[in-house]
Amino acid sequence: MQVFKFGGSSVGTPERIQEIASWFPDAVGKQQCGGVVFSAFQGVTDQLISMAERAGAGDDSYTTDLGSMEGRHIDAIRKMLPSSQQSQAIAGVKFLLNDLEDILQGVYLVKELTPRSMDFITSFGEQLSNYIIHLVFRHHGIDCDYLDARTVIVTDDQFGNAEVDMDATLQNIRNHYKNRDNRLQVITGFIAATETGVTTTLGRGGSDYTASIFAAALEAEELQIWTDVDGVLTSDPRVVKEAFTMDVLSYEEAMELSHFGAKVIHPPTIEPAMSREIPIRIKNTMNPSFPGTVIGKMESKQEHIIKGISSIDNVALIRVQGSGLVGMAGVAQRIFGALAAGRINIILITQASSEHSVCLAVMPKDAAKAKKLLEKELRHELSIRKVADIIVEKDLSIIAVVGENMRNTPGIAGKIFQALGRSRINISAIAQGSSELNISAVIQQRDKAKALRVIHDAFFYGPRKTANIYVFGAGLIGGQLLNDIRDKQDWFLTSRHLDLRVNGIMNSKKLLLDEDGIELGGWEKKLASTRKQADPGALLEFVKKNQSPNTIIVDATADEAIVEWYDAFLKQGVAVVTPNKKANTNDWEQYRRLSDLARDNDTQFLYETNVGAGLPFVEAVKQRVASGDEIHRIEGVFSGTLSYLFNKFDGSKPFSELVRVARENGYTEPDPRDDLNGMDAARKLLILARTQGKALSLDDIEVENLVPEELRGDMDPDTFLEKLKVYDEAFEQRLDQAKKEGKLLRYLAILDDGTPRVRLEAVDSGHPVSGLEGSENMLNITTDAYSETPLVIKGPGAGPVVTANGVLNDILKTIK
Ligand SMILES: NC(=O)C1=CN([C@@H]2O[C@H](COP(=O)(O)OP(=O)(O)OC[C@H]3O[C@@H](n4cnc5c(N)ncnc54)[C@H](O)[C@@H]3O)[C@@H](O)[C@H]2O)C=CC1
Ligand SMILES: N[C@@H](CC=O)C(=O)O
Ligand code: NA
Repeated sequence: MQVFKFGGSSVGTPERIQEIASWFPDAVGKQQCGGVVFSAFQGVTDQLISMAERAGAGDDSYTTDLGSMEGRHIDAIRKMLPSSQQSQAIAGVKFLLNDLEDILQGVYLVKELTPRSMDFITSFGEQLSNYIIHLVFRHHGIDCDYLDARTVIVTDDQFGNAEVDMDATLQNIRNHYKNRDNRLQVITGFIAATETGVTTTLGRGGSDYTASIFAAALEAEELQIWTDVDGVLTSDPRVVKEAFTMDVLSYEEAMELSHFGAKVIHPPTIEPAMSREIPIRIKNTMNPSFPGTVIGKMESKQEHIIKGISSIDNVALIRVQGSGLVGMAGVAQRIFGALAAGRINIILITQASSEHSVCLAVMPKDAAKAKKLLEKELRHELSIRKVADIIVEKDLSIIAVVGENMRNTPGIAGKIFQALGRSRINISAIAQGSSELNISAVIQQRDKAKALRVIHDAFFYGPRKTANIYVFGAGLIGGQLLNDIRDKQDWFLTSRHLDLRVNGIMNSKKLLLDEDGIELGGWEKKLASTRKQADPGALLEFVKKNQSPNTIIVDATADEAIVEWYDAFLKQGVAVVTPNKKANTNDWEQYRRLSDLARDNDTQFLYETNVGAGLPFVEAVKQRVASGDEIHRIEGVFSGTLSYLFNKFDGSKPFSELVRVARENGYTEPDPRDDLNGMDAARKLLILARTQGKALSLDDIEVENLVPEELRGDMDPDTFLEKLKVYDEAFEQRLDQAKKEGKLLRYLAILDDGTPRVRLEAVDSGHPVSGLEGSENMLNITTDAYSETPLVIKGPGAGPVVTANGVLNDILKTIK
């Protein structure tokens, strides 16, 4: 035998009710259903309460609602029953509504709403809904009776929250079923009556209680509570996207989760079923085939150690502290006594074993009162400073991790606090019930969503990885990288289970280090205000002391001096990721050594952004080599700056002006002459040649230098740009010449059988590089496999966004 209960949301519209009637027999299946309890139609109970209150206040607007209530129920009948059955059903509804009208009018006339009248008035919601639904069920061929629960559930006369006389009630229900051959009863939830037949109601969660009482009386095999969610979720799905339905929970776990905000069940209402060990299944009316969550007696072996993470918001913490508390017997009793006398509910209590402070969590509305009460109670101790302070902290949340298996599993608390600590969430207080069913932590409310996510993640998804990153050079690329990490840290943590931390930032002046990871919001200010001077050696020592399996240094400078430190880091097993081309363009031995050191120390040296910024140029060459595909020719545009300059240079703007814009856009090297002199493109061609295994050096490359001879000496970039204006005309002449030939100017890099070369060429409009736009780079590789047409990669090849993204990709590749 089973008992079902459908809440108001399940019977919100006639369409829903008809759906339930159509699949109800399937949901019951082979078992028998003894009773199905319905709440009032959605919103009706609230409307009845409001009507009652208005009538009691002498406001006759309740009559309008009476009309609309009649309309809604009659409309439901018209939609769900055939015309032949409608008039009888409507008559039944009108009969009930007449009674309702009478009582409301009585209340209106005497202008007094007693709790007793309120119960009577609200009882009509369930009477109406169940009367109609039982007719609909019959119309769908389901054999059933309408059962007004007031004829069987006996209570005292505490109106609004009556207490059930369980023995009498269970006996009444059993007698009732005996007389009806255990036929299905459609039962009014929420309502009951006193011994003398006066209507009462069962308070919050009343319909669940009705269903639980029936399940107990019938010794049901299962009680099914149908609602609008798939069951009990592991956390609030609006906050934790990965939250999922827990298939089994113990009664205690369900109650604990309910207490902490997951409104699963209202604890007192499940008592009748729980004390008889009747499993309670939570099911979704909108998704009837989903198995839902079963709440029952705990099986010894469970898949999950914890069952859910819930929270209570808007909590205040009251801290009573002072040396006088130590060893002072009876002080706890006085604290709790004072708060109890003030009817203040305490949500959580902790006391450190030093006995130096007692901590209490209360709702914020109670905080001021609680503080006053405690100040009064402890005024003597306060006056002689035995109690130093009573402090109230607000805007807190309590996170509760619930699961019976925690009791037998060591390390759970550690895991929770590690998850919070790694996310830099500060804990104000901790409590664990002695049942070890629940571990609670009080945190800042603003950290709540993050806390729920990281704890959920720690328990329901395997162990996460941590990357510890150190960035040299916080300029355009380094700065963008730091901002990207800052913005994506949360996403990586929750979606990729990767804790990306930056533990060090060094620019040319300062060094900022933090073994727990720098909070990246406002990193610029922190770097500027740190007292440590820039010092790669100090950074290396720090890394050695704090090294983790995934430690990575990023060199986002263009400095030779940093390159000298790569060896030491690689020998330490630290990965090196760099957009800086210097290391790869010194002598061949150095290039080889870096790759060898990485290999020998089980780490990586990655430099994808050296060529084509984030575009996978280096990767493409590595792949050709790895697969034994011989490369015959590499041709392309490898300078974002030069690409931009010649794509835009059509005579409408002076050449020097375009150089200024390229620099503003972040395409150029720190000194734009490193682009214009062709050295940047030459370095890139060299790096691709070396990646291919060719032991070339920069001297082997023929380079066309576009920097006028007179401007090649020592000068800062601004001066250079100013002086370059003088040469605008010369550049225009070159452009005009190309135009005359119907050609376009492009700065090409070529590696073939001839001399490797980078130079400005006038190409036909059909040339592959002719269609480049903006800062786009292009790589064409002709190989054995790609012989007829080359392998082509093209896209933006300079600028902070794509470069920092490429650096981040390299960082991710190093993570083990
Ligand atoms: N801008 C771009 O589109 C691309 C740049 N790159 C490379 O990225 C690197 C950085 O370029 P940007 O960020 O554009 O230059 P940038 O000039 O904006 O930044 C470099 C930063 O490094 C700092 N620095 C210099 N020497 C240092 C030292 N010894 N220790 C610590 N910091 C030091 C400077 O103070 C500056 O803030 C360069 O090697 C460049 O070739 C690579 C691909 C694309
Ligand atoms: N200055 C370089 C930036 C990328 O390496 C370029 O212009 O391509
Ligand atoms: Na690249």
